[in-house]
Amino acid sequence: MEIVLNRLTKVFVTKNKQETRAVDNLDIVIPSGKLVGLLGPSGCGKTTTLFMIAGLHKPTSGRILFGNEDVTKLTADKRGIGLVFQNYALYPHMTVRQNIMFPLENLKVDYDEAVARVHEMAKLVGIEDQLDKKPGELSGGQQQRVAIARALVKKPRVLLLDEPLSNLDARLRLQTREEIKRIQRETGITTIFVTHDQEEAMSISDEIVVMEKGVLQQRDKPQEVYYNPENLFVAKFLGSPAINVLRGEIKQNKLYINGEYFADKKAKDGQYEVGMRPENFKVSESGVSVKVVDVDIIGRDTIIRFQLGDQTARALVDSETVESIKNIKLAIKDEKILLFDIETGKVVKTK
Ligand SMILES: Nc1ncnc2c1ncn2[C@@H]1O[C@H](COP(=O)(O)OP(=O)(O)OP(=O)(O)O)[C@@H](O)[C@H]1O
Repeated sequence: MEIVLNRLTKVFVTKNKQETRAVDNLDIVIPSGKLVGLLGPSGCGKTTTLFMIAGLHKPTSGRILFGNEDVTKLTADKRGIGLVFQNYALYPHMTVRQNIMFPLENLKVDYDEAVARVHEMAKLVGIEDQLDKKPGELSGGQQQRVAIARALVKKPRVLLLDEPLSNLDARLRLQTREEIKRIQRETGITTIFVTHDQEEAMSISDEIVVMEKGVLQQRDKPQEVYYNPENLFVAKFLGSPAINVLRGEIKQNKLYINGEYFADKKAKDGQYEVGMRPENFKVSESGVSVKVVDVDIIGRDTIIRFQLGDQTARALVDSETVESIKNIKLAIKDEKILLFDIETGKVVKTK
């Protein structure tokens, strides 16, 4: 089921009348059956957006549509959503079976049907052999699977996940995110996944929505957001190591950094913020000699930190291509160089 957010806005007013515009005029379409990552730094309004979709926060203005139905004024229990939090929120005194079954008791689902559904869900999330344990006897990853099973057992129209992996250690995080992806694919349920972790969002999402200060920055497929960011914020937020952003000048289709020629770039003459991803540099005889600050070999890859006038940048290159760190020449292709407007930070289309 498609979800439409139409000019959705939430302004919090504190007791001393201070206003926080947590979500500002958000216009987004979440396509039916897709997993969409809601991504942005802490405080950008992700959770507030999710809670408005869930019916836990009342929007200040704007509308929320589930398919053709306007749910803006519906209470949470009438929306048909499954919600999973970062802290799992399982009942510690109940068994896994009882935890998963709990939402069905409220719905007065027939007992045999409820037992069958609990088994179906436990199987789906891969914990069918853990049903008689208490949550405290499970690993964090298993507990999060129970929380997902409990959210899905009601057959919701939408699955909402709020930082579901942030309490897990690195290995479990990786494993559980693959599980979530599989479960989402198998059920085909429209899913919104909140995270501040760009790598997590990139790996799990069909589409990413990037937010900053309550405002939508970009919504697109992960690789589009990565390779074709619409502004400097998005460019800097995605990618590790981060994109290099240097002040540069284009003169007659050549890029100069600190007055020195660096690469060819077809664009209008002028000053720009120049974005170059570390992995887009190549060590090449046809490149420009750079002043190396330091070199860090991490197995197959090498990070070269180099100086361009008073600015430093990083290149991530194949270790085998670095013969001598004394004389490194780096090249970057025209289409890999991104130009941003100095005033607005918006990308300048050069094609
Ligand atoms: N109940 C509230 N009352 C007042 N201000 C709030 C309330 N909830 C959130 N805010 C403010 O709204 C803004 C957005 O908060 P929100 O929790 O949506 O951000 P977030 O992107 O989910 O952040 P995080 O990743 O840290 O959870 C923040 O400035 C926050 O301080």
